[in-house]
Amino acid sequence: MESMIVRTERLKKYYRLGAGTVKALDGIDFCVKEGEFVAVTGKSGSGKTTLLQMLGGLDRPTSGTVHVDGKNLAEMSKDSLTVFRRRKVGFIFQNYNLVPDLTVYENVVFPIELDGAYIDRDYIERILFMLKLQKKTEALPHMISGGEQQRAAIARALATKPSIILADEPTGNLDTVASHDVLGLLKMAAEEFRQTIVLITHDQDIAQMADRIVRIEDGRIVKGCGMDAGE
Ligand SMILES: Nc1ncnc2c1ncn2[C@@H]1O[C@H](COP(=O)(O)OP(=O)(O)OP(=O)(O)O)[C@@H](O)[C@H]1O
Repeated sequence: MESMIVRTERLKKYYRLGAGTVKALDGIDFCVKEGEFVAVTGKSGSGKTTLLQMLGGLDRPTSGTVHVDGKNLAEMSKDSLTVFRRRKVGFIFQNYNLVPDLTVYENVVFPIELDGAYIDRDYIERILFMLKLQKKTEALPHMISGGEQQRAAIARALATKPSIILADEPTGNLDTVASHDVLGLLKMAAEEFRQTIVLITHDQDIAQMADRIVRIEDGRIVKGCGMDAGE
């Protein structure tokens, strides 16, 4: 169990909706080994985004535990969770979320500056080169393609050297060729820097690029995982 960077036990997240309850996660035992690339698939509303939010400390569970990189997120204060997210987790979303007035380079180093940390320029340049963005560093987001914007968002997610990358439908706005390109580069960068990836996708072709596929239905894992994962 020691090499598990992510581990949830009996994780539940219930939302109150009117008089009823939505069981978004209903007892999830999920684990990811360090350096592993796991794809989470499932129908709309099955609980994928909720799971990612729990892993990234963006929301708290109703019950159960979430351990990431040796830390029990449930025991962390709000402030510690903020620092944890900034330093340990790289988020990538479908809509890129780049700051429109900042150049690609400024967007990429933004989380490091937010943290008041040292900018390792060699490392940033390597990431930009790997993601084929070295000629676009001075461009504003609206001047570059969707695929390039997503690659910039990936570079930004990698910039703080996080232990884990959490990606929610990162290729949802891209065509098939661009999706494979972006995912291939993300995979290569993560392997190079030994980062773990948990990626949500509807796309079975994209899921096939992962080391392991986990399927969620109605807040429960129905395929591909358990506490014996990866053994
Ligand atoms: N804040 C909330 N309040 C009430 N219900 C919620 C809330 N957030 C999510 N849900 C519900 O929880 C369930 C799981 O939602 P979630 O967003 O995790 O699904 P998903 O698998 O990511 O879906 P999609 O593929 O459409 O993004 C859904 O029924 C959703 O409507």
